[in-house]
Amino acid sequence: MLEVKGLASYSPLGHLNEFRKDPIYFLSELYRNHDTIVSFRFAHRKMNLLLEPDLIKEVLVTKQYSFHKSKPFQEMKTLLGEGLLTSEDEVHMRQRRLIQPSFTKQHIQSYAKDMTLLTEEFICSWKDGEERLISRDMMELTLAIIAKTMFSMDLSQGHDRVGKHFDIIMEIATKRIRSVLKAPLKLNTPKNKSLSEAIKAIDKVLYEMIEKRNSSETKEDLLGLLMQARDEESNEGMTNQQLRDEAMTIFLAGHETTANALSWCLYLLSQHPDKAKLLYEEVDRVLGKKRADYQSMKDLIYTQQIIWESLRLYPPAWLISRKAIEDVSIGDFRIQKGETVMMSSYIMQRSERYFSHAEEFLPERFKNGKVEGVPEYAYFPFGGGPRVCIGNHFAIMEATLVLATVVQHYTIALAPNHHKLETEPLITLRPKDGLRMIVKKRK
Ligand code: HEM
Repeated sequence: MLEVKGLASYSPLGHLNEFRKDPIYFLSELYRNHDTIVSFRFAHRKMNLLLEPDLIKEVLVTKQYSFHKSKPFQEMKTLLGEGLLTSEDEVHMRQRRLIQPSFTKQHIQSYAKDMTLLTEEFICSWKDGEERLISRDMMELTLAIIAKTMFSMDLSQGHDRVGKHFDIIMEIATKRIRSVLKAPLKLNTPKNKSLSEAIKAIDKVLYEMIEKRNSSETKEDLLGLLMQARDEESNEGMTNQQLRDEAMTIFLAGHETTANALSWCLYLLSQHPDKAKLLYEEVDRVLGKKRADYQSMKDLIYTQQIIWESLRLYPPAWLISRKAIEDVSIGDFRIQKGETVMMSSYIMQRSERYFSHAEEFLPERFKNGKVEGVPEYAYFPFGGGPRVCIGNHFAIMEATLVLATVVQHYTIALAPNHHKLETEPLITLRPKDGLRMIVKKRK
């Protein structure tokens, strides 16, 4: 068994400051200069960056029982409680079994209509020729879609009640995850106060939704399914707290990622008019004036290739990490209990080792979500194994229908004098300082 080769550092914080300054640059440089695996330190914590698809597969699939989610997810528990994203072992398995039926390919077909209708409703308020903060628009739209499809909630008027609080939470949570010294949440600092107020505001909406449902007829959405679920042994249902944790998780995991994916898609299209032309041709041919629905998905092939390729260049969940809960070997290497392993889809998916013309936007390279000849786990925008994104089919369908509906009605171009668009790798990969675009009605 081999020791993982480590980077030297004489700072008590190890490489934390370098990582914090520019995480993508830091990890890319490691990838450029090492094969297989390399380690570094965040203060006393040993981090191992996996640089080969086979090793990633071992952590996510074959040896997944030797790992738990790592520190950032523990931090997220303050917000998400014991929801699907943060729970472990039996609790996770039980919740996953319960929630899975709402996300099967068959089940999500029924959401297509609402996805398109909500998009049409949303974009019909856009004025011809105006500049829009598209990154914000996509957040609002995907939040409304999650609310309607999963919880039968109409957020079209009340986005402010929820959306702005999610923004505050994501901003403060990211800062907490990145910092070494942070004030305990119990301390009454201004940041802690804002965080707890934002959580309280969302909790109010979620508990109201649960209470209302307790006293009304059952609905066939995710909330209905969770409320009907009974524990196999005790036959007990989920408590309001458990329902709230799952709802909070789905709200957060299900809107921010897809919104970022759509923003990056629109940005890439604005930079590649030749690809945009092919997209417009496909949408006009397949949809004409008709509304996009589940049936149109099978013909919106180029639209989907654009989404898969955008997810390759700008994967919203750009970094996944795990903590070893026992000593374990990964490939020929020893990982000790307590160490962290990191896997970056952003780094792997831009590698010339696996993708030819890796930095270029070439949607044509994808067929059914795969690129021929590329090893499994060189492309993994949705993770993998038992903790693979539960919303992956939902997200692809949503992104396809939203993108097709937007370009059916508007042309979209980057706003003049736009700042040089850079990535902001927080918990998700956002366009730094937002994405502004000019929207023009198509005649
Ligand atoms: C383009 C959009 C999306 C991307 C790129 C994405 C990516 C991911 C990734 C990489 C993971 C695995 C994280 C890990 O292993 O640590 C994950 C997990 C998860 N995602 Fe997504 N996601 C997207 C959309 C969605 C949607 C639409 C939903 C719900 C409606 C959703 C719900 C979840 C949940 C609940 C988990 C945790 C699953 C578990 O641990 O069992 N995601 N997502």
